[in-house]
Amino acid sequence: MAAHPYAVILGMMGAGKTRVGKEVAHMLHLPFADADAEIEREVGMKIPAYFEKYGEPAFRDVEADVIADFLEDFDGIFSLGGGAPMTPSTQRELATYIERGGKVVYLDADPQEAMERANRGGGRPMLNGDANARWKKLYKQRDPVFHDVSNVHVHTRGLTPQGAAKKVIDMVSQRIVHVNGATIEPYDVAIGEGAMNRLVDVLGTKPRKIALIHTQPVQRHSDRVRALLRQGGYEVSDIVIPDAEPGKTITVANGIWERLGNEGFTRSDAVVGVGGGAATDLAGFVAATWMRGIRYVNCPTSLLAMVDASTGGKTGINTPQGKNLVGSFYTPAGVLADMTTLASLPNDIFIEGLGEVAKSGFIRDTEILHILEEHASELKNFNGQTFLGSPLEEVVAELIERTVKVKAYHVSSDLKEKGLREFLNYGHTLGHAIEKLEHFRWRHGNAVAVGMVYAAELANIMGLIDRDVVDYHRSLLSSLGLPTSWNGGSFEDVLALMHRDKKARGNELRFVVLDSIGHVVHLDNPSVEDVEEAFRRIQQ
Ligand SMILES: NC(=O)c1ccc[n+]([C@@H]2O[C@H](COP(=O)([O-])OP(=O)(O)OC[C@H]3O[C@@H](n4cnc5c(N)ncnc54)[C@H](O)[C@@H]3O)[C@@H](O)[C@H]2O)c1
Ligand SMILES: O=C(O)C(=O)C[C@@H](O)[C@H](O)[C@H](O)COP(=O)(O)O
Repeated sequence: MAAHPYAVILGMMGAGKTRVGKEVAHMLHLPFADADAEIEREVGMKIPAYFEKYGEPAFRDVEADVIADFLEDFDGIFSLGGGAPMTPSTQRELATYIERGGKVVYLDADPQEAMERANRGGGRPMLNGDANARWKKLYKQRDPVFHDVSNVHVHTRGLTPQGAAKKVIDMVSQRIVHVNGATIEPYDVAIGEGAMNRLVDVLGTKPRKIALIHTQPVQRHSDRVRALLRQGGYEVSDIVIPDAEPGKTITVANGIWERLGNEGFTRSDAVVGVGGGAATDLAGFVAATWMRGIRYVNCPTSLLAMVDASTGGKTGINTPQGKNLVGSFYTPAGVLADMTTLASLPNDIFIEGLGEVAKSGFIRDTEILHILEEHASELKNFNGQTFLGSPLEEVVAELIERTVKVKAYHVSSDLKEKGLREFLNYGHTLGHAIEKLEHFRWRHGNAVAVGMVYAAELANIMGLIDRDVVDYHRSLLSSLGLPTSWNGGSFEDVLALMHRDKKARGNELRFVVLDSIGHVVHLDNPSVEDVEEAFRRIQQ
């Protein structure tokens, strides 16, 4: 169940908390409450008069009580007075509300505009005397606290109240998956419309230069990212790489290293990758290797990159010998899965992404499989042009969140793939071989789909799962428009490539197989006869 209130808004005097808060409430058909108005109702007098008569400490006590009551009972948009978050008991109440899933929005307006608005309004006891000097002093004290007590940060510079309200709504409705673990710096994956608006906050103030790495088909999305970066005051180097797998090569990486060197990129600078999984793999690889590692943020624009490639820190390039053979485990500072980018995604590339979504269902979260079954036909007919705002968008957001959680679960305790993380490779042993033998004309997610059917056949041969589970793989994947068979190469070629899989040890093959739906195990060194029999079963 979602936490209530729906959202709490805080910010400086004049930031527009009441104006924007009312607009948000109006757009969402929710009630709006303003803490100051509620206090005036409670004490039966105007705030300046109460201040005058009883002083600030008494006012803060009443304010904290009113806020605590509203955080308990109110189910709408609740805006706080500018100084309210400075009270320790209110800070604790807000922290508890966030723990319950609540959204505390710091409405961060342009200081000059907010100051002028605050002065125009009058009737503000905290601005008595030299109002501008008082406002600036309070800003210095309050801004760091506002950052600490909020979990959604919305810059409103240059926006109308309606524009700011839309931005608040987008950011509050985004889903956040926290990725953490003993060996990684924690980071968040933000999923939803407008997630890219978080970019400047995630990059922080240290970088001066940003290498914006993207492919040509996502130019319109990288244009938006470039605008956000420039507004944030960064110097942007726009780097266009070849599309898809041709971008994941040492030649491309070397070209970027040369540019970073020539353009004076230092350790405190950063990389932003925008595009499908190939672009984010390459961008991460450049970030991991430049000066032995600089900060990077991924902005995935394909379903597959959102659910899998952009998260988890596997970065890399292909070599003539195989897929992802060179790379490193290097975690991003954040992942911004902005669902508005899916509006331009072609149907076949969306469907391919469902391959990795289904994988996460098969290996762990079986609810994913139920959602896929229930919405198979709408998913198969995905159309970017009608997607945003449609009921399917919520379904896809749910699938992305669940799949990212499966990934986060495996990555958190085994970043460097010593064991548990290998389960994310379900379907990949054959899948990567198919991609290579097809000269990367087969899409990754399609190859993984066939690879999962292959792994299911192998598990069936080994007596681990019944035939109906194998059949379920075929029926679910084909209902989504994914391939379930392949006949493009010889067993000898496939076997040679599977021996180069990163899970292989010495001359022994290692597969990931199911022993029931939602539960995976390792299968070490099966006989060549069994491996071949499973291969025969996936050929048409
Ligand atoms: N690092 C990991 O953990 C991991 C996980 C899974 C896959 N991968 C890698 O990811 C790659 C596959 O990713 P992919 O399926 O995104 O393929 P891709 O990167 O090749 O992108 C597919 C195509 O879609 C285009 N595209 C992407 N977003 C678009 C958008 N919003 N609008 C229009 N066109 C868009 C791309 O430019 C490209 O032409 C493979 O290289 C795979 O090995 C990595
Ligand atoms: O994150 C992982 O670990 C995975 O295995 C996820 C896979 O879906 C992904 O395709 C990954 O790129 C495969 O990595 P590789 O190590 O087998 O090249």
